[in-house]
Amino acid sequence: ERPLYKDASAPVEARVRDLLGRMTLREKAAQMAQIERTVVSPRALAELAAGSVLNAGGSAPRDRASPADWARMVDDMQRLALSSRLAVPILYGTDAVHGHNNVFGATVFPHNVGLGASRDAELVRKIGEATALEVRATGIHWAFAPCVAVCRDPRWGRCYESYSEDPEIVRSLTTIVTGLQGQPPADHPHGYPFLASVRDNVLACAKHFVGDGGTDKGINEGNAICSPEDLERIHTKPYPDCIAQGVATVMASYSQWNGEPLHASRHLLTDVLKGKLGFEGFVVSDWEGIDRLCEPRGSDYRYCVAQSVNAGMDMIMIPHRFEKFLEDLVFLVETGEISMSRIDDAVERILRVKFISGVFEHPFSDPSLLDVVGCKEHRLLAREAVRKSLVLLKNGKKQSETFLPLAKNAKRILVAGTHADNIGYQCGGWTIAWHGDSGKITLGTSILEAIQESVGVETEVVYEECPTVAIIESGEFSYAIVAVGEVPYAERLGDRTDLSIPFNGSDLITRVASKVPTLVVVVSGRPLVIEPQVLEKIDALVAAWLPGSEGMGITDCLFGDHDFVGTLPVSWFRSSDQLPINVGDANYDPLFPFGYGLKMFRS
Ligand SMILES: OC[C@@H]1[C@@H](O)[C@H](O)[C@@H](O)c2nc(-c3ccccc3)cn21
Repeated sequence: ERPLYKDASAPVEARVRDLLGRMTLREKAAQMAQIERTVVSPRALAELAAGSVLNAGGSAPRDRASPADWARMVDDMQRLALSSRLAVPILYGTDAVHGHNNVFGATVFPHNVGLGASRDAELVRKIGEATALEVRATGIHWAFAPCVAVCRDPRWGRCYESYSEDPEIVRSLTTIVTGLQGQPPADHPHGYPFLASVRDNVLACAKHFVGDGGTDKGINEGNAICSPEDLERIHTKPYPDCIAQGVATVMASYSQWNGEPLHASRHLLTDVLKGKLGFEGFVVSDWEGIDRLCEPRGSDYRYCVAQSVNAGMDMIMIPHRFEKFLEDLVFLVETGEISMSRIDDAVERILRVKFISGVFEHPFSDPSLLDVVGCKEHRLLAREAVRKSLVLLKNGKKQSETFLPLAKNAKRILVAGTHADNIGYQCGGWTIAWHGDSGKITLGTSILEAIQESVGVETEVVYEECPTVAIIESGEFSYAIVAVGEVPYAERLGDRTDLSIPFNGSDLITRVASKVPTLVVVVSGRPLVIEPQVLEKIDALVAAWLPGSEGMGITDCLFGDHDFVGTLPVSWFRSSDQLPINVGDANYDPLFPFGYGLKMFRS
């Protein structure tokens, strides 16, 4: 008769125990494996029954794949998984970290640093809701979000993935977990994974546990050197809130704490996260995160598997050497280096999440959701988020005078700069490609397009990415808007010690501003150096962070339809020599302090 684990009316823990009791050691080991989509095969999913699949940043069914292409790909994988001996469905995971950013045409929301400037927990929850729908529309069950890093040094290439240098702001914006997964009932057991609706919600992943944003000099995958009190006060702080919201998964950090790799830290993964904080979901490694436990990387894989699994790692984002992983893990259990009870704990956690996720009852995508990807409603939400993320840092050269809002009916305006007409630049990393890219990489509205859409018909908009002095002098411009900033980056490629404005942005600003009244918009994942002699020349300065696809959110404020509300979530340093500099430091002397932000209108 029908096995208990397939009975949807049975209690989850009973289904877990029943299924676990039917599994061979090899099948248990396979559930702990997460493989990349390019490694998927009938052998991997139907024969060996791997537990999970992911796509790397930028790995898609094809160029500009449609939501239907994505859903078909995931459903085909699921069909293979369901043909395995015990028919345990896979969980498919993806980095939807500012919208469903791998998918062409998806709504691209501001990156976390901009949401930190908004300080709007309800807005962030709604972004989670919208993102969950767009991820579900593509048949995907699990988003590797939110990143709850507390970035303490903006030289880190992932600073923009952190809401703030202030752990309290990061903690307050973990509401995205409820947006992604749905709201748990008041009597929901503490620490237990939760998913409200298999149709509208996706599993979340709080990352990267713990101290990813606290590494020395902001070096990516580096070493966080701090006391246990500071680790808890700053970096662990957002996790209890994620766990209280029923976050289903936690991803381990590549970084070390006082020299101990997180991927091998039994104290932090087991005693703290699962013990003290009571986390009942599962811990997933980062990409080849366990390989980094030995030198050369992955050379002694058995050692890497033993160290991480014994530390409390439940699922390994391998993601390519699946059969090597299986072989090593089975060997380690058979020789007693890893106990069967540790394996059972890991697999119980994985199965628990699968049962609460509804994927046993609803293994396939819901085609009725396809049109939700990039829909008007989500783009309006993203536009609102852009508005609320902007920080007005200067408005007028003299105390009395204000420069913004800009006139919509000016005769002639100059729009200049590398970031004025570049969707790729305004989206930043983790967009279509892993590191992001330049140009029209997805659907959206550039700053230039937003300006053209906002001004009156009699206003002439002149666009010059890099105008000559002659053009600037002869143009008779009412005012200029200069958009400059950083090119997209991700992870190590974003680690920078020189945080001046790229492409000689300061020279361009000076060239324009010395002739024409000028607003500067900085599009970046972090503050950039603005020298005093440059700052004094410009009439207004706006930090736009990495706003994403909806450029209209910027002009909504520039032209006065909405006032600025954003305030700095990070300290705006004067020079890189000051770094690290965080609110609360002794001798705190930034150019613009944490929490700073002007308004245009008297409130
Ligand atoms: O995309 C999956 C995960 C993502 O969720 C993590 O936040 C991030 O640290 C990460 N880095 C890589 C990655 C790193 C180096 C080479 C190839 C891939 C993969 N991933």
